[in-house]
Amino acid sequence: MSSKDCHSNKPIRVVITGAAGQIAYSLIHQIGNGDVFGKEQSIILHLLDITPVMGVLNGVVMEIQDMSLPLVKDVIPTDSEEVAFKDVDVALFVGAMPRKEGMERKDLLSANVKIFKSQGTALDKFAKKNVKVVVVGNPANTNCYILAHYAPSIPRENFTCLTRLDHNRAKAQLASRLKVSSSAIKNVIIWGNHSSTQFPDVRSATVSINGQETAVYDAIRDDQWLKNDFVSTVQKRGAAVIAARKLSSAMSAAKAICDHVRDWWYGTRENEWVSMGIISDGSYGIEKGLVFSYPVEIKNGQISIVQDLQMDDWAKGMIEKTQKELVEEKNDALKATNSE
Ligand SMILES: NC(=O)c1ccc[n+]([C@@H]2O[C@H](COP(=O)([O-])OP(=O)(O)OC[C@H]3O[C@@H](n4cnc5c(N)ncnc54)[C@H](O)[C@@H]3O)[C@@H](O)[C@H]2O)c1
Ligand SMILES: O=C(O)C[C@H](O)C(=O)O
Repeated sequence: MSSKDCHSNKPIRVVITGAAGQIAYSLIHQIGNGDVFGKEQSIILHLLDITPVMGVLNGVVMEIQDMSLPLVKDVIPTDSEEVAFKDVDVALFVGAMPRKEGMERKDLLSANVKIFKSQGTALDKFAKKNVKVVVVGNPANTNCYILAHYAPSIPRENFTCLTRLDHNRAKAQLASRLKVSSSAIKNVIIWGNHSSTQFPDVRSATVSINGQETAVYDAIRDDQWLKNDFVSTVQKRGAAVIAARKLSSAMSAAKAICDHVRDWWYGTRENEWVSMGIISDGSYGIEKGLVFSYPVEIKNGQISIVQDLQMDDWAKGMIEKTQKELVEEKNDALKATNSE
């Protein structure tokens, strides 16, 4: 979509899958309110869920009406993939089974991969060819891989998965340690899988204190904390929320989806990058084609990987570990889809 189309007042079609679920319940208001595509951009919402929850979805539609949001021109609730994906500009793949306490996200693979095979095929057939795709349902990277695999006519650079929640979690941990606002922290990186092998990397991160920009490493001066407690807190934050809530994170996930899509729509700030799972072009020695979280900058809707960042052996080992897990997940997922 050209930047002119982006900001015209012709409604854009946004599909949310899993629309009767808990993330969607936090997400829909922010999208309909103009917090993502701007206060001038009208929207037609396509809401997909499965047949047994159409009654619940109907209740969500009533609430959307009752919010009386001027930007929402129409709402299309459906259990049909054709109706859901028809001519959409943006596709937010939230619908999938969430994990329960004690599970790893990859334990969801066999159940969720089937959904993404079917929806990838439908996306390929019915969506606009320039549709922007964000996969949220877990295991997010591998589901995105399967979705893209079954939607070959859509450009590879239009597929992304959500690691912005991990990025936001990393910023929040650093901000809390340094007693600053999280907006003072920039250029943290989440490398790899949205899983407990992800590598939250602060080597290039900076903090602005009294107008002065300092490396986070120099401001914190605690290598042990940065390499151990900080990394494992971010890696395990999703599990900690599940243990506390008995449900997976939803409010923070919805906020992260909005951050991800807004930055894609409007571009990232000068000299600032964000983390996104994208289809690897081989950068940093990662297997080409894997959906891997990288530091990215975005201009005019084009996502580019931040290049030439230096890494020590510890960082290289962390990246290798998360890549290995993604290769295994990808092979298991392909096996699961082929054996159907
Ligand atoms: N990537 C991330 O950072 C991140 C963060 C939080 C949650 N998640 C994942 O997002 C997903 C959704 O989480 P939630 O809390 O909203 O779960 P939820 O169970 O509340 O909602 C999921 C919804 O998806 C629907 N669904 C199931 N199969 C579907 C299909 N084939 N088509 C359309 N809809 C379908 C369900 O009926 C349900 O309404 C989970 O997989 C969760 O693990 C990812
Ligand atoms: O951890 C989960 O399973 C849910 C989500 O991916 C999260 O990171 O909170």
